[in-house]
Amino acid sequence: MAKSRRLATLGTYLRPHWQETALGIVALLAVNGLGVYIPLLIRDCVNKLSSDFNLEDIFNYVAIIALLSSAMWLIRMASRIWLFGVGRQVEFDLKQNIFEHLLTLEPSYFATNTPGDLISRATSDVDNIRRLLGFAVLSLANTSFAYILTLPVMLSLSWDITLFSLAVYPVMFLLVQLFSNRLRNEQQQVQEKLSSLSDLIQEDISGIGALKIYAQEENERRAFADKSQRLLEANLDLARSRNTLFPIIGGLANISSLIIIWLGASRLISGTMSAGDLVTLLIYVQQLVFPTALLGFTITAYQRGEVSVDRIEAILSVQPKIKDARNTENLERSQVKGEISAVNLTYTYPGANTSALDELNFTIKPGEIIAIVGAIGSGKTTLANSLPRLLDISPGQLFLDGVDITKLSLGELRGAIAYVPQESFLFSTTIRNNIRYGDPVSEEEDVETAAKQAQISSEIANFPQQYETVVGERGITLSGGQRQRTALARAMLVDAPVLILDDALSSVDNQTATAILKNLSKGAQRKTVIFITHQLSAAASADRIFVMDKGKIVQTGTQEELIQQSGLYRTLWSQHQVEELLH
Ligand SMILES: Nc1ncnc2c1ncn2[C@@H]1O[C@H](COP(=O)(O)OP(=O)(O)OP(=O)(O)O)[C@@H](O)[C@H]1O
Repeated sequence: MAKSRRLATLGTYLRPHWQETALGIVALLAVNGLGVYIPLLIRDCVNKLSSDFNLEDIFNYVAIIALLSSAMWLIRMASRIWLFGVGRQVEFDLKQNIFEHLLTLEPSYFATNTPGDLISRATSDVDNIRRLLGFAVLSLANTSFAYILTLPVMLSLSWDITLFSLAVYPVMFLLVQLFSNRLRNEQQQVQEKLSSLSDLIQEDISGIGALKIYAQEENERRAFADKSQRLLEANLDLARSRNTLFPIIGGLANISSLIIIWLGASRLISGTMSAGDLVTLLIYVQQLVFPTALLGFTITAYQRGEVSVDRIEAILSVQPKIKDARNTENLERSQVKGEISAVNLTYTYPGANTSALDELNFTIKPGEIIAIVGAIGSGKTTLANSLPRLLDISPGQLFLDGVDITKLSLGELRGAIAYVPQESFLFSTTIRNNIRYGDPVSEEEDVETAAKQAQISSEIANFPQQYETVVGERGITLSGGQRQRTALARAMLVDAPVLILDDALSSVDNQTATAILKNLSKGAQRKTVIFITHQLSAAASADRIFVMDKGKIVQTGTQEELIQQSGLYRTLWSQHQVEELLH
């Protein structure tokens, strides 16, 4: 991104908080104004001391200086609260924007962008921008005001002493910048070593069974000691740099004070400079130490922030490919009958040479149960994903109740379809919350009915806290079949007119799978069901079976019709019967 655009982007981050930013900057102006004025009062006080000493005058000076210093301290505190607060606000806004934006993107985006990378952008990059807009704005404004207001007064007191004494400050600035790069690299090294050590701990704890069985304790202990040693070295390097830099800054500041004393003393003796002027110059020179040093850190914070702006904008500028059409057609969920048809449905994954779906044509009647069978990689999941538009399907190819799915709003389309994917994902919460994920306010009895339909209710009754049992990473571990039926119950609860099961009963025995399918075909409110499966005996109970091969539907018909025909289905069925015999 060009520098000017990057600055404009930073400006857009700040815009909603311009009032606090402005207040913070004005406060810094006031602080620096007082920072120039208070030493002038001290100068008058010192000059008075050496001429006509009057205790009452001195007391007045001390009182005013104490008052102004307290005001300065309070205003500085307010400026920090405002400006650092702006950094925190921007951090909050960015995290929210990134998360909301990610939710609009299609699953294919997440196949190429790993969670680790996205998390690092949403945390450390956002953190860099927080520092840039909080700390960097503060120190840039502070340094500018400090120099703009102090320098003319110092020059008016003595231009040559000022120039000589400040001659070491550019060295201080360059040194801080140099060290700040070094500190940044060392900080990064510490971070890397720490995450490598954490990965080892995490892997060893997750794989504790394998570790014990293969008696690898000694090797793992050595690996841990090695990584721990590297972390220690990185931490020591960082501590060394930190502890070298700050004394050097102090030393340089003292050199400039010495220059003032050395040059000023002779003028004091000759009477060409007052003691007050000398003291004031000494105070000013000390006051400029921090702004100068901070400027060095600011430049590094800016460089780091620049890279982070690019990395964050790279996420925010991705336009969702799958989104609502400009003029969507209405299809009330309660009115959906569940007819699905495809006209020359073709889909090719980006970068693939062959089509995963190759000119499919079919019509599925409302309430029909269709089993889709076929070899591995024949396009079954691709077909399942195309219906709720998890893939970017071209217009005019797929229709729900005769309406082109690309003309429907995504909310209405997906609301009409319940989908149980191959990998059933459970959240780390209670089994009840997992089942009602699609309808979080559903009644208790609806959750239980859905569990019954999915043939999981009797097992839930045996869980330690029944429906309140926490499952997932922080709870009990469910078997593959239990996970699948919990995910099925989740889909049953939303009561959508179309239900897609993508190999969703593979860990469930054939009898239970057939019982679930039979359940689905009962009742007046029959759903249209697309049942993708490798379990041919369960598929046999479907109204019709679609047989897929290399992205095409090569056969359709009932079980009876298909076993009469020569073709792929008969081959698959014979294999299936041999497997059944062998079991
Ligand atoms: N994200 C992707 N990018 C590129 N190619 C893909 C992607 N997903 C699937 N494919 C390819 O598309 C083809 C169809 O895959 P699909 O997952 O639809 O098959 P399937 O019939 O569901 O297989 P299985 O029975 O193993 O689930 C395969 O050749 C697969 O390698």
